[in-house]
Amino acid sequence: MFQFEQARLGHPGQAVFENLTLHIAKGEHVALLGPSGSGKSTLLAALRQQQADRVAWCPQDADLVPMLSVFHNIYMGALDRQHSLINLRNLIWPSRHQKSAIGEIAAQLGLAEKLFTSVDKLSGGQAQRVALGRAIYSQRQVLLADEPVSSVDEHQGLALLKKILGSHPTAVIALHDRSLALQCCSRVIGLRDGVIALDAPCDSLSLADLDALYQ
Ligand SMILES: Nc1ncnc2c1ncn2[C@@H]1O[C@H](COP(=O)(O)OP(=O)(O)OP(=O)(O)O)[C@@H](O)[C@H]1O
Repeated sequence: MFQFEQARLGHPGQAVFENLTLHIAKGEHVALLGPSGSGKSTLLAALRQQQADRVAWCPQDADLVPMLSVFHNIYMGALDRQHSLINLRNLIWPSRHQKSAIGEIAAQLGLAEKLFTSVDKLSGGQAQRVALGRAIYSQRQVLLADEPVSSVDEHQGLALLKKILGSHPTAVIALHDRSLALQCCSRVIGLRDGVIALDAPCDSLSLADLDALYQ
């Protein structure tokens, strides 16, 4: 599904990965771990470029439109499924069907009461859940998410991650919480200073193995 062979990845004027070889197969749920600045977001962006049409994208800043409601922000996950005139109509006068489909996702994420509240009136954790709702509604095969549950408590984070992984057969998720990574994913890729310092199935790893990445 994703493949890099001795790739050089980074930003204009700054290479983050000088020589990256990495394969990610369909059906894998990968946790990307590593200290701040190790290259997780850079790698996610490069993965997105490889499969732009198949990816549900959940960036760190959630990328929501603050003045628009939860309903509208979730709806925008699937603009490409309809003609733009139908989208325009649904955004102005949501149909009963759209309200029900998106309302159901919002309810699963604990946002039923906020369906027509604008995102700028939500907490950070609620906004993160809207971004996850948009990813679920997009019905894309692959989820790429950057710290998607960093603003919710650990218990809620576990439930949300399980839900979102349940709706995406393949996923790569940058996480800071090592315990969540081991509980929810099938493989850990650990980054350190732009190289892969660890790449192993979750069931072969302990929290102590992951701690070593940060020392
Ligand atoms: N837009 C940019 N232009 C230039 N350099 C960048 C840009 N974004 C990130 N970098 C640099 O690339 C390196 C990797 O950053 P990246 O954001 O991928 O790390 P990260 O592991 O996701 O960090 P964090 O956990 O803090 O989000 C860092 O040295 C950072 O300063």
